[in-house]
Amino acid sequence: MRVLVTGGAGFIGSHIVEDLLARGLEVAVLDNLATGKRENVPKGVPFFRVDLRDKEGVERAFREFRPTHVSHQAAQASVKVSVEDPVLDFEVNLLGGLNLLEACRQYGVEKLVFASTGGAIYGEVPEGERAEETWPPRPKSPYAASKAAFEHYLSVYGQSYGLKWVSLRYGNVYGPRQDPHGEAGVVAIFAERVLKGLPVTLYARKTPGDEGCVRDYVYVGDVAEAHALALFSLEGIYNVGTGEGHTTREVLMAVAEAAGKAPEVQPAPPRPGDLERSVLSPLKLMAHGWRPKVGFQEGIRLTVDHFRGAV
Ligand SMILES: O=c1ccn([C@@H]2O[C@H](COP(=O)(O)OP(=O)(O)O[C@H]3O[C@H](CO)[C@H](O)[C@H](O)[C@H]3O)[C@@H](O)[C@H]2O)c(=O)[nH]1
Repeated sequence: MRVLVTGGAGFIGSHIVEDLLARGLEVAVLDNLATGKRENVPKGVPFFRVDLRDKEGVERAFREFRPTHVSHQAAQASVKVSVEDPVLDFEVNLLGGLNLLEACRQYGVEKLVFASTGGAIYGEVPEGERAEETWPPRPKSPYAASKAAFEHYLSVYGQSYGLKWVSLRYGNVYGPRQDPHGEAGVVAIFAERVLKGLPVTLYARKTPGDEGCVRDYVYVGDVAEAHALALFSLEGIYNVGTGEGHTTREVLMAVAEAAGKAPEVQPAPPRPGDLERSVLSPLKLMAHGWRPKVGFQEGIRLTVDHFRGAV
């Protein structure tokens, strides 16, 4: 198996690269380094500094590496940026994604695993419920729309050209190497700021001072394991979450405990565009043997330890 990982220099992609190397697979990385970092790519791994919008560059990577499998983690990954610039989001996530699918077709790639969004694709998840894969997509942002549309393209490429595919709908992925600047990631933001003794902003769910929104926080190492399972033996759409919801205040308390520091909190009104509650049902993936191994407190401790080394 020869796996080309797009976005392999980024947060989730670099954990996937490590996981695949540990399994003895041949891996190459395609990344434009817009948010990824060259030092995230292990030495000896072929690296193509290519933007997905560059069709020629994508083709060159396929011609040189000849992947049998593709892990597609590269994206315009910010909901906020997609709302401000829907065309940019479309160009990277859909036109760029199609360049990749065309290269898969041209070079006879067997299977593609896609990083989709469980956090954004279902819209609001009512209290007491967990979003299931059978729920219809209800995109509320250009980002969610582009991810949902790409899933349709995958289905078409499967039917028309025989490409096998898996779409993993990630919850809120967190862990070491998440960038606290630029892209979102409240765990990384809080970890860095609390360790530095800086105040943190807690956006309200409804009114300033409340506990904040609810998310399904899933540890990046568990995501890499779900990804490997998908690559080897799944087909179709799977949520990757824990099934547990945590409020932003719970995140802050866990970060503060791991850091051993009392945070200074600045309560703020709801952040425009934020869903109040998003929790995923992981049962479909669990039926194939996957389990989230790293619990919330432990995962936050591992993340804070990483940032302690970095700040
Ligand atoms: O300084 C901050 C930053 C965030 N939050 C809150 O923390 C929660 C989580 O926010 P994130 O920005 O970490 O995550 P989102 O759920 O907004 O977005 C995540 O999920 C999205 C949908 O899947 C996208 O994938 C996105 O890239 C990913 O970070 C939200 O209620 C947000 O308002 C704060 O209170 N303070």
